[in-house]
Amino acid sequence: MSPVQLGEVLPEADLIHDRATLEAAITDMADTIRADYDGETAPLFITVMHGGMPFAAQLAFALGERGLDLEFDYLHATRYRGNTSGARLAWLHRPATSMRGRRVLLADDILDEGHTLLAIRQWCEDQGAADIRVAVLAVKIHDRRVEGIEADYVGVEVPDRYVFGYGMDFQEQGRNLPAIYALKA
Ligand SMILES: O=P(O)(O)OC[C@H]1O[C@H](OP(=O)(O)OP(=O)(O)O)[C@H](O)[C@@H]1O
Ligand SMILES: Nc1nc2[nH]cnc2c(=O)[nH]1
Repeated sequence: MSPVQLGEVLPEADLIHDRATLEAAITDMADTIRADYDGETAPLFITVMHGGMPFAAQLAFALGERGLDLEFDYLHATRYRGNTSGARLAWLHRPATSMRGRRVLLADDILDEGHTLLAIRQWCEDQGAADIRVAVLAVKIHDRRVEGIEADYVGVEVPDRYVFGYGMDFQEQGRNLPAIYALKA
């Protein structure tokens, strides 16, 4: 069966946060992070692929602009794999840089039920990271979050619906839309 095309769902979708709102939220977040990391050596900045890429890039520039250097690496752990509901977490890539004794800043697009970031955070702890913080562009508002994970830095809140755009996919489409949309309820 051929996948549903983005062009079929986008006209019916609701715009949740436009580009200007998201850019402003990332700028505000950078101010907070910069203050928290004052005087530190460069934290290890881990982009959670794929969805975290646009947000992480923008946050990294905003932090650079504020004088905070970052060492880059990335990981890819996915449990949605193009679907609209989560399954078992699959690790597709782990960072090559040693985390032992490092301050680690994770950048991801969304904290939803939290399974993904909980497992990632746990793995970073197991690698010996000295401090782990989580920055997400969006947090989904519901009461299904697993225990033991929260974001230290949040850009915006999104409703309890499947969202896409700004890194987040609709069936692997729409990640480069510069706004967040929710599928028609
Ligand atoms: O809080 P959770 O319910 O665990 O969901 C959040 C995760 O889901 C998305 O990743 P996805 O599995 O879609 O991988 P992708 O980034 O490659 O699309 C998103 O990037 C988060 O990492
Ligand atoms: N694209 C997308 N990925 C997710 N991962 C967890 N929740 C979501 C969501 O609402 N949209």
